[in-house]
Amino acid sequence: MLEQMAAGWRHVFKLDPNRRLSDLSLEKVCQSGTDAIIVGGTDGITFEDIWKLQKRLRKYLLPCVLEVSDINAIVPGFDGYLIPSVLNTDQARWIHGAHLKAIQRYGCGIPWKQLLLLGYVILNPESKVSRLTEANAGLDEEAAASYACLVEHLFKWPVLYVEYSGKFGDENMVRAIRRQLKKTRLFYGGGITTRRQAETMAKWADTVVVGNLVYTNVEKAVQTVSWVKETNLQEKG
Ligand SMILES: CC(C)=CCC/C(C)=C/CC/C(C)=C/CC/C(C)=C/CC/C(C)=C/CC/C(C)=C/CC/C(C)=C/COP(=O)(O)OP(=O)(O)O
Ligand SMILES: O=P(O)(O)OC[C@@H](O)CO
Ligand SMILES: [Mg+2]
Repeated sequence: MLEQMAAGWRHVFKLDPNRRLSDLSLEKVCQSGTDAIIVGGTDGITFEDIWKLQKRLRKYLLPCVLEVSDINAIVPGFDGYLIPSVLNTDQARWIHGAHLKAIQRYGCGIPWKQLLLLGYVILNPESKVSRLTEANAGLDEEAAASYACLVEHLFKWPVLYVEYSGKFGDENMVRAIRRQLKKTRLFYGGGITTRRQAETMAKWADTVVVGNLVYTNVEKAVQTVSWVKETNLQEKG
């Protein structure tokens, strides 16, 4: 089951099929000691690009999952599929609408045990994902904590993903969210480029996601693995 697999992830890299990465950089990323590779992005995502990246990733033993952002770009053969649902938007399409369409299209062909639902709280209003989903990204700590409470106690979803895509986040916000969570796993992603940033978010997030740094400075990206893994996670609840 993907949920059990993800329970062991402390650090993951998110690779964007719409961006170029040399074979050498890919090798460094896959041999870095990270726990898994997420393939995903928001724009220019095509079936063909995902398929090509999947083929290149196959020679490594690392778990590889696809984060689905487009119904026309779901490539078979991944170890699992992450299904985002954006909580802080009023657009039903990004909460459950696209999901219903996918269910209508794939029906009983969906390998349910290989799916993991991610409840997204998007907090960088400048990010592409925020613009795409028309997220209400200007939350204060109290509002952010309410989303966490909703996910933990009412929805009982497996994962809450705090998404600052492209920008390093506010530690106080992440801590406020974390305080509400006991069973729900917390993913943090956004703007990690330094040791201090990696350690800060690794204190509060069960899983730390590193994306852009792979493309701007792969040597540093590889270092984030030990920066995260050597940091003690604060107790939950
Ligand atoms: C045979 C076979 C494999 C069958 C398929 C079975 C299967 C896996 C079915 C899926 C069923 C299902 C329920 C699918 C959901 C479909 C769907 C399109 C849902 C909508 C998802 C969603 C809310 C998308 C909005 C955007 C979003 C939140 C994307 C997540 C990734 C993200 C935040 C990327 C940001 O990346 P970043 O790199 O920072 O940004 P840029 O790319 O812009 O730089
Ligand atoms: O690309 P960065 O800013 O590292 O963010 C990682 C991930 O949360 C993007 O979905
Ligand atoms: Mg990207």
